[in-house]
Amino acid sequence: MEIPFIKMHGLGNNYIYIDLFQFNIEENLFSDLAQKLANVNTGIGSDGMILIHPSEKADVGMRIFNKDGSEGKSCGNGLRCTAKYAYEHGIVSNEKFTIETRANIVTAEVTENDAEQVELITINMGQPQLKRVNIPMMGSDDPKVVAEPFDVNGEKLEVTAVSMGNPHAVFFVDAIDAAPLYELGPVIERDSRFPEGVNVEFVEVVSPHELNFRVWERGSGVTQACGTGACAAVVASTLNHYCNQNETITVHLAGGDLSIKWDEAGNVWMTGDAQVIATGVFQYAEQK
Ligand SMILES: N[C@@H](CCC[C@H](N)C(=O)O)C(=O)O
Repeated sequence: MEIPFIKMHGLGNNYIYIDLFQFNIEENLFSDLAQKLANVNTGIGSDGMILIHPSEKADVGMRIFNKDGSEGKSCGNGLRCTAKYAYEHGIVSNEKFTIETRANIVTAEVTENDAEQVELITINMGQPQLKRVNIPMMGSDDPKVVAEPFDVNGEKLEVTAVSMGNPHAVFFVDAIDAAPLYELGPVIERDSRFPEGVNVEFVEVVSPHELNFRVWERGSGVTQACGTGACAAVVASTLNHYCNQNETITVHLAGGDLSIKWDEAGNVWMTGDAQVIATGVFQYAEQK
């Protein structure tokens, strides 16, 4: 099967996008296709696959599949790329529109440069879920998980857990370059206290308005950036009194910066860019 694709990235977090307004693929192939596209040796190479599809509930729909073929319910960098694509390809005509994910419906707003290309995208990601049961995370009676002792591999850490539609475990460190990303990321991702797995973030607080951030993503490993993770980091930093609600925080990710605000109404706003890398046709050998 020949599948038209576009590869895009948000701060280096790169996915192969397929426009299901133009091309139909059977649902039972999604997981296999994502793994084959993402393979850097025999496919194109990416952090996963994103499907842009018609939606009955919003102006456009988005589904995200990680490198290992598992489905995530949301993707912040993917939402900005989807918004850019939807606007530049005439799927939507207003600068403000809605996108359905498996977790919720978010609002996107694009701003254009002089060449009429989308330069920045702001997404209202909605409200974080803080109850243990909604993350989901097993454990004590305390419904919220804020600086909770978390022993792993003989290390005594403290975790703050946040769902931005997908689960995040945030750990504060003194120096981001010394964060045990490769050592503990894969272990915590599959820790049995997180029954659906978890995205693992290490955060260094630089100031009340600046965070350094690194991520080990569920299903994809280390990536250059994670939009939902950056939102979770700001929420976790606020819950731990390192930052203040309703203020804009700059999050420095490996691939660049995002501006994040958790507003008084409880919504998390994310602003950043999105870039096209390549377009082409993938020769897909279906799994028999
Ligand atoms: N890179 C993403 C998140 C992708 C999904 C995640 N790995 C999961 O399984 O929840 C982002 O930018 O938010």
